Amino acid sequence: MSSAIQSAKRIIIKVGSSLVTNDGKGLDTAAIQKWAEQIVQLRALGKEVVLVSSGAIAEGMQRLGFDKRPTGIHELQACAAVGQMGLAQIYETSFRQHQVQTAQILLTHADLADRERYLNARSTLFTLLQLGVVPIINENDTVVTDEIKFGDNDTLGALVANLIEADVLVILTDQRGLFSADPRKDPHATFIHEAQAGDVALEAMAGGAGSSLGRGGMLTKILAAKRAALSGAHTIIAWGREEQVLTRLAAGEAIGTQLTAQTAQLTARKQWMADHLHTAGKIVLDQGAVLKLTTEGKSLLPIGVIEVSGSFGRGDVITCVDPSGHAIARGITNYTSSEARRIMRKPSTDILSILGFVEEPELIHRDNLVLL
Ligand SMILES: Nc1ncnc2c1ncn2[C@@H]1O[C@H](COP(=O)(O)OP(=O)(O)O)[C@@H](O)[C@H]1O
Ligand SMILES: N[C@@H](CCC(=O)OP(=O)(O)O)C(=O)O
Repeated sequence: MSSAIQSAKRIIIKVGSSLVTNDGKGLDTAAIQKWAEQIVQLRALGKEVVLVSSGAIAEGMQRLGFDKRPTGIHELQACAAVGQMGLAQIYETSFRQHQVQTAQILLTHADLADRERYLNARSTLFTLLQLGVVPIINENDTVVTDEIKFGDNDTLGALVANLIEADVLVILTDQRGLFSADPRKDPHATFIHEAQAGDVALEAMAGGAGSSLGRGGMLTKILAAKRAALSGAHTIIAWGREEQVLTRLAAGEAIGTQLTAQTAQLTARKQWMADHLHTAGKIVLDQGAVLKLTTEGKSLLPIGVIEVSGSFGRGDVITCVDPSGHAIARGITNYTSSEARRIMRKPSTDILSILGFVEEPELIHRDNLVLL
C-alpha cells in the first residue's frame, strides 16, 4: 500500500486540539512550525492544501486561566474567541517565515447547509487556493449552539473535503492511527493499517475522545472518513508528531491508517447531481452552447442561454435542454432564475453592468455540470 497523498492534488489536513495545544499546555509553536514547513513542501510539489485546525477552546482555556473545561456554552464560546486569536496569529507567523499567506475561515453547519453560503464558501476557498494562500479553517464557535454545531472538527474536515472536492483528508491526532480498540484502555489493541472508509466494523472499534481536550475521539474520525468518501476522498489518520509525517506521506510512505474511498471522484459527483431528480428549473441552450458543453467540455456562459423557466436560487440544480427540449445536462447555477433571465444571450462582460455585481462569468461552471 502506498499513501493516497502521493497522487493527490488537493488535500485537507486536520489537526486536533491536543496536538495544537500540547495537551492543553499552550500553543505548541514548534509543532505548528513543523507542519507549516511540511505544508510549504507539499505546495512545492504542486499540491493545494487547506488546514482545519482545532485548539481555540483549549488555548482560550489556558489564556483565561480555566484549569478544567467550563460547562457553560457561553464560557466555551468565550474561550474559543480568545483562543482563536492565538491560533490565527501562530499560523500567520509560521507560514510567513516561508513567505506564504494564510487566511482565516470560520464556518458553521448552517453555512454549509445553505446552498448560497455553501457556494460562496466554495468560491472563496478556490480563489484563496488559486492565489496561493493557505486557508485555515475552524468552527465559528461564537455563533453556534449545540443543535447547529459540527461538534467536532473531524466532521468539519470531511465537509470541507466534500465542499472543495479534495482528494485526501489527513487527520493528524495523538495516536498513530486507528487501533482495534482504544489503545489508552486496551493494551492488546492492534493497529489497522488500511480499511475501507464506511466499513461499519470500524465504528465498533472506535471509542470517544482520549483526553478532555479532544471532542470527537476516534469515532468522529471514522465517520468523517465515511463522509469524505461520499465525494471520493480518501482519509488518512496519523500521529501528528511523527517526524516529517506529511512529507513522508507525500513521498508515498504508508504511515498511519488509510481509509480508502470506494467511489471514484467523478462518479460520486455525477451521482450527487443525478440524485437531483426534481431540478429547480430549466434553461434552454442555443445549438452553439450545446456543442460547447457536449463536445468541448466547456462551462455554460449566459450568452448561450435562450430561455429560462421555473424559479430557482443560486446553488440550485437545474436542467439544461437543447433547442428541441431534449435534456442534455444538469448543473448547479451561479445565478438565480430572475438574474439568469436578465443576463441570458449576453456576454459575461456585461454581467456587471446588468446586475451590478458578478458572481462568476459562467452561469454553470463545468465542474458543477454533469452531461446526461
Ligand atoms: N480504536 C481507537 N484507536 C485509536 N484511538 C482511539 C480509539 N478509540 C478511541 N480512541 C481515542 O481517540 C483519541 C483521539 O481523539 P481526540 O482526543 O478527539 O483527538 P483530536 O483532538 O486529535 O481530535 C485517542 O487519544 C484515543 O484515546
Ligand atoms: N472549534 C473547536 C474544535 C474542537 C474540536 O473539534 O476538537 P478536536 O476533537 O480536538 O478536533 C476548537 O477550536 O476548540
